[in-house]
Amino acid sequence: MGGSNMLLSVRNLYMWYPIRRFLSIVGYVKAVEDVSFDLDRGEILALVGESGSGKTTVGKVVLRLYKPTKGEILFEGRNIANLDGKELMWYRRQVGYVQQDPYGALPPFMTIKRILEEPLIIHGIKKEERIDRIYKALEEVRLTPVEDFLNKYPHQLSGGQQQRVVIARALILRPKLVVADEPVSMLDASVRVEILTLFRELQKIHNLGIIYITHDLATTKYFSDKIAIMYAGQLVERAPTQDLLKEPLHPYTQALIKAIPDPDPRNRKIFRETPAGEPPSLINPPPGCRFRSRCPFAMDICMKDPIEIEIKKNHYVKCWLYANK
Ligand SMILES: Nc1ncnc2c1ncn2[C@@H]1O[C@H](COP(=O)(O)OP(=O)(O)OP(=O)(O)O)[C@@H](O)[C@H]1O
Repeated sequence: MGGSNMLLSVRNLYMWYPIRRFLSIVGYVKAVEDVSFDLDRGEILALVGESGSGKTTVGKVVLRLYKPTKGEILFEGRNIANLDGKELMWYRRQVGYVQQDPYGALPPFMTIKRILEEPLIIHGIKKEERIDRIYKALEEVRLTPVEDFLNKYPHQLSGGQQQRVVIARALILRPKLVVADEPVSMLDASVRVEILTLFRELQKIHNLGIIYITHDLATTKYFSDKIAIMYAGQLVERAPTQDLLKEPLHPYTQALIKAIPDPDPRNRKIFRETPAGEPPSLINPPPGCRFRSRCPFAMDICMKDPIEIEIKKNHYVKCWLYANK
């Protein structure tokens, strides 16, 4: 077991979505299989992978918007995987969610005041305290003077301002953990850094644990303490950010790092190779390493499921290349 600083420990998590035809289940999308990671208080974990690799599913299961098929989610040492009723309500107060698309995340017919008041009402915060909290939340995300924003509707704000409201709403119940799913990917490049910097500041002030879901490895350097790489529903590598970026071990991670655009014009002619092919279907994923059909180092043994190995302190990889090290 981790020390008292451990906020979240996800262990052997599985999430299968049933495929229904008429009234029967005819199969499953095995979106997440055997995923394990830890997060300390005040720490940011970047969950990185390409579209469809299962990142959002992990986030939604951790938030307990979905009940996992199997596995444990220890929050402050307590397994929340199967909570329901009042206990689930208690847990929902401990966690916040910043969705990908601020336009879709905010109800269009509610004012900003009403949007921020909603979670406070649901969780029984008294009326006198509510307006005070709304003011503080808007000040924190620098939507000031607050009076100018309270009675506006989402469509009257810019994309960046809308995402500030989404962040204010996620933090208004003072959660300990926030899942931020591609929080800046829908915004203009000029606003992205601004929003990530603000988020980082708030994270430090409130000692928040954050799961930062992204397909963009380039931003993790500035916005994460550690990284977990997902491929086709599984984690293939996890390590402190500097270690992973400096010494990527899994061939998939190596390919992702090679694909990061390089701002140095001297390197513009370097060919950025990404492995050909596509991830396997998650309905019937093949046994063994799921990356093997695209891997330049594939061997016969890759037909067997690789085991996660700790290569050096806190640097884990799931790949047969490292099995005897
Ligand atoms: N509600 C659902 N029912 C059935 N299958 C789903 C559901 N939600 C996601 N999936 C499937 O689960 C797999 C993982 O999807 P998920 O959205 O978690 O991936 P992702 O890495 O977050 O991708 P993206 O970056 O595109 O959001 C995909 O094959 C997806 O089609």
